[in-house]
Amino acid sequence: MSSDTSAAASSAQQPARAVLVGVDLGPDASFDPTLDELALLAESAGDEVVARVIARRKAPDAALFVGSGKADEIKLLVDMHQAHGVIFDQALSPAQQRNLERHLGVPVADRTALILEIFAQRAQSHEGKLQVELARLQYLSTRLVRRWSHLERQRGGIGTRGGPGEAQIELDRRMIGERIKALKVRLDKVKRQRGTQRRARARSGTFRVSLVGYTNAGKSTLFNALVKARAYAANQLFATLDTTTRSMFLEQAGRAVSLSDTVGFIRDLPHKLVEAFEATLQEAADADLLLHVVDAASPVLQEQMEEVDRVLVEIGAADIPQVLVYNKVDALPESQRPRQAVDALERMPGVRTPRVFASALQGQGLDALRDLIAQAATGTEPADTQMTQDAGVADDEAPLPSPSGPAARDDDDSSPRSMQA
Ligand SMILES: Nc1nc2c(ncn2[C@@H]2O[C@H](COP(=O)(O)OP(=O)(O)OP(=O)(O)O)[C@@H](O)[C@H]2O)c(=O)[nH]1
Ligand SMILES: [Mg+2]
Repeated sequence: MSSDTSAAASSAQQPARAVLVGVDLGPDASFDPTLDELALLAESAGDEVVARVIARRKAPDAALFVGSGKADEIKLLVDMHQAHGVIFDQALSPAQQRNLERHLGVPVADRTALILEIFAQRAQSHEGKLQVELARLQYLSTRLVRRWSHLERQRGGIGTRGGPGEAQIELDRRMIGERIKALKVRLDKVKRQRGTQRRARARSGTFRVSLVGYTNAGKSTLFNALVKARAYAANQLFATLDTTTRSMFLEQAGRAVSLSDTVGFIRDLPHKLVEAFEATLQEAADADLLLHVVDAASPVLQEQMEEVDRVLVEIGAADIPQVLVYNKVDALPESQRPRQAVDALERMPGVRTPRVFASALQGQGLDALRDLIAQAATGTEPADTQMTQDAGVADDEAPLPSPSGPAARDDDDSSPRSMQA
């Protein structure tokens, strides 16, 4: 970070130059060798990625996370690009972060800090802001209190006193502890209010549908297409933070259902963040039907789906019926595009999950999706004829998605064709 913090702070629009670091800790650890997701996170936070560094180790170094040779290499890149900071793809201990900052001479953030920063930038509603503040304070309370912004670009708040003394840190810690308590009380109240609203909706018999999925899968785009609304959709991670609910009339069912757009999930989502966002996530947990939106064109589709499933378990939503929406089929190479709109997967023994191939952007598969929602809302079973709808996305000769292809899962129990039998 340049020593001229006032200049950096006064031009909040100007991106901070960041060096990204990922450490490959062997086959068991979840590791993204491209660092693409971290780069997208950094860009979503307003940073400019100037270099990416990959290190390989059996275990993280206790002091620096990377070896000292690698740390020197990172320092060289920081100097060369005049970077403002370094962002690690993995969680750093407070001590590692401190040591690295001393070694590199610039602020060092980890993935969690980066995600928290994005959430802080995005929070719009009162509730969203409370949730973000709670998550940040919980993260900060375990570290030396030194900054708010992940790359120290903001001024004010607790963060920017240069090198606080131990007494100051103690004071900050105590204040933070009290603030956390106060926030939890206020969020509890929000939670109770939401609970009351939900019970009222449940009494009114409204069938509740919730969009869930990995961040950037296209939930908001699909939400907009389905309810003809204009929720904020963008090629950013965590574009949506607040839950939006709209009523959607289904001709097929002759009734309206409520549809909610929710915050996206991400790999290694800090547990504390999930906890802080409980009130928002509860909306998904109380739904009658989940539309699990996946980016069918993502090379890491499988991992993303598993991550979403993990969070659903964590918030107690694992047993809610799901429809898988394989979105962005328009972005698949011609040869991998599915030929029909709907099939079903046996994701758990004995449970067939309907799957819709869709393009929220181009409006494909939406009718099939509405049909499935209507069936769920009226408690009717999908008829075989409805399972063979033409997706209109590929000609008859196009091959079906292969189990190894991006639009299929390994546990795909049947080829989509068998549904037509
Ligand atoms: N090619 C293609 N792009 C899509 C489609 N649906 C959404 N996108 C793009 O994917 C990006 C993310 O879309 P969003 O709707 O914001 O995704 P989201 O899941 O709401 O993301 P978060 O709110 O950030 O979690 C945007 O750039 C969309 O234009 C689709 O069907 N095809
Ligand atoms: Mg969104």
